Amino acid sequence: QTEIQWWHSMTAVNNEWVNDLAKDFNAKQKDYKVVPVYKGSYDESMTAAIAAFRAGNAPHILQVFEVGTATMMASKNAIVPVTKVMQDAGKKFDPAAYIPAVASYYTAPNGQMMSFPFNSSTTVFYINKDAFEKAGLDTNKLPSTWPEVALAAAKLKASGHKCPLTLGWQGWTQLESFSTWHNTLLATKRNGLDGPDARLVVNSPLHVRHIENLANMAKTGLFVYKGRNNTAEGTFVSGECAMITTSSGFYGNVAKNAKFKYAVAPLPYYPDVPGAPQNTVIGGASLWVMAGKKPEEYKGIAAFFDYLSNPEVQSASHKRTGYLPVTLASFKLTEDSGFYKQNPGTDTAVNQMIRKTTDKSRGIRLGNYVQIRTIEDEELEQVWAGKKEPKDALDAIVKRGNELLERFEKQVKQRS
Ligand SMILES: O=P(O)(O)OC[C@H](O)CO
Repeated sequence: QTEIQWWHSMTAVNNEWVNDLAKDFNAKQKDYKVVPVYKGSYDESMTAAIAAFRAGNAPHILQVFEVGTATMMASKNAIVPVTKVMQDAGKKFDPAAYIPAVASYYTAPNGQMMSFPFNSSTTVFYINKDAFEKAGLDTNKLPSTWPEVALAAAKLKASGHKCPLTLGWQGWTQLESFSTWHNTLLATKRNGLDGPDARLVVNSPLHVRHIENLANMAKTGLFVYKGRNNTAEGTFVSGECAMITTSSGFYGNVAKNAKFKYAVAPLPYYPDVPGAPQNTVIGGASLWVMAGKKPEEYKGIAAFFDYLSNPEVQSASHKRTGYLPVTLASFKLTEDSGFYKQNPGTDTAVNQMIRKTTDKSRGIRLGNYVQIRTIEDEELEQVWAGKKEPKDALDAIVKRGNELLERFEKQVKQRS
């Protein structure tokens, strides 16, 4: 039996899901054994895999968050494009089967799909309806704009709620998805899709206005910062924070563990911004195949991806986790099953993603973005702590981030 090592970053209910997928695949055939290994958070597992690759013991499959896409695409020697893996094994793989926003995100400029779309997500807004009722808020008319969110937060606070609003993945939800949702560029060159010479423009008047708004909410206790990445999610499930913007992939955790009525709603927006709301941006992760493995192992990887491509498997995953139904067939299957009708709000992520995109909203692909995310975290934390003005923090993100983008551009040029 050939073993396939699969490094991932899924915790809690999503960890159980990943283990179940491997178990099911392993039970269905005898030639290959997929071994899922939790390797820490998304940035930790990526760093670990790069180090392991250099030492000659990389895993076969690596789950990489969307932030690492440009870096992985540029690491040509370390990876094998998924289209090649499937073709070599004689397995059917049709990029056109995928939701266009998903396929285009993981497709290189030469048209080749580089990684296998797995747990694609997008940014949504979770609301604790019990807390809303307690505060005298109408749960049939949930806040859809940022001014409405601030008003609801004030009522929640007045009702004694200590954390009306918090944020998950602040760089992703409040800068990246915020930008595409408002049809506003985060970076030049169509947010980097046109090449590695893109530069950040995330200090526009709209971005400044939004971070100022959140800074004021932090000052008045309407927004409470709860940490980087998805740390804040636990404070929603426990009931401590009443509203959170975070990944659609948080749904499984909420559905299983929240002891209150909740809603999954679209990301808030500013209604006076022309073109808003547009579409949100992809998050979550895809599966990258590492280079330097044996032919039999690549066959096993292809067999596993073939199993994961089954619309039934994809639809079940989508229903269980809140990650997107990555193919059109699995979306249709989920719709036909009546799931969206039975679970209102679960179609929010899909609806935000399947809209026609624009040159400003199609996607984001920036090199060294893992490090840039850390810069975003550092600068925004200064704002929430009242130590830096929003405009200064956004200017600093642009300046420090662009230094990393320049370095990435040079590396790409040197390699080609
Ligand atoms: O929580 P996930 O897996 O949807 O990931 C969230 C973001 O994509 C991180 O960049």
